[in-house]
Amino acid sequence: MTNTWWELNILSEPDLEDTIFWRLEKFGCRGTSVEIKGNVSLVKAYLPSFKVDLLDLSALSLWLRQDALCVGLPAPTLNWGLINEEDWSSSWKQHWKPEEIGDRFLINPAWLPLPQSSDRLVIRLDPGVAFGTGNHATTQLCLESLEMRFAEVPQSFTVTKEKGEPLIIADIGCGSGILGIGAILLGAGKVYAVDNDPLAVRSTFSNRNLNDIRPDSLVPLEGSVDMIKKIISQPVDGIVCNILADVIIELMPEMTAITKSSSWGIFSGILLEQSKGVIDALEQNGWIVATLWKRKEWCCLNVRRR
Ligand SMILES: C[S@@+](CC[C@H](N)C(=O)[O-])C[C@H]1O[C@@H](n2cnc3c(N)ncnc32)[C@H](O)[C@@H]1O
Repeated sequence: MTNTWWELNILSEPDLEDTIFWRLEKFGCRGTSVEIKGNVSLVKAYLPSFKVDLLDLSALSLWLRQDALCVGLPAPTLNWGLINEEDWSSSWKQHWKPEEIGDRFLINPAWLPLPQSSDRLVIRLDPGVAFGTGNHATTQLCLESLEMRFAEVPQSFTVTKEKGEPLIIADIGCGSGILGIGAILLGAGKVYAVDNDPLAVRSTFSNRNLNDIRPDSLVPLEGSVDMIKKIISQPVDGIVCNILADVIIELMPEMTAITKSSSWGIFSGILLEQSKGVIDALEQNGWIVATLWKRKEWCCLNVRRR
């Protein structure tokens, strides 16, 4: 039997895009894309039909209206329809193009040829239904933060620590695996990538293969920080975590517990107005915020242990 999906079409003012993406992510949507049509944005998002019913979609419509009212913008219009899986993958894939991120990365959809020549680190991706195409500001901020983090010390120190051991990173909420793959390409020795969505873990596995990364370098696991805690024999050197603010706050004590006094962290998926709450939680758990980077309505915190 063919799997069916809800296709959601949301027409809104461009200024409302980020709020809509945030709401859709919270609602559990996947494979979001945006097109500008004249002076309106058309946001498309997809959800497996078994996950929500019509009542849930009506509630989503209400939330979208309330979100718009809160920021004084006209309410967006939401329409939905059922499509089958083949239609979903072909319609979504048409919108996704290669994209340069920061100074070092190029994200290349897996079904498109690789560039003839590029001095960038190419991440080949087929996220499937997982989040993490590189389109979203929160992912971009993480990749750029990783780039900066790895540029801070000579390459020989990033690949190997003082004792000649590989640099170990935890990617919490790995989605497509984009950040873990980026970290490996930049020189990390090992990445533990966890996600509580089994489809995201499957996507990280297949993207690891697409990028010819050794299985022992990028280790995808279903679950959350507790899974990493179970598997590691020593604390991690860095954490990258692009999940929503409330989840980051909730996971903070556990994330801190898998680090050591010299570890660093990159926390994204935080709306600007939520940054204070995350910074407070970080400070209470013994972290210092070094920089706060903003893009659109989002921010990313680059932190280190106190
Ligand atoms: C915004 S996506 C980030 C994906 C990718 N890392 C990126 O930067 O594009 C957040 C991911 O976190 C996962 N997630 C949400 N809550 C989680 C939790 N408590 N533990 C682990 N993963 C979680 C979601 O399933 C989703 O794949």
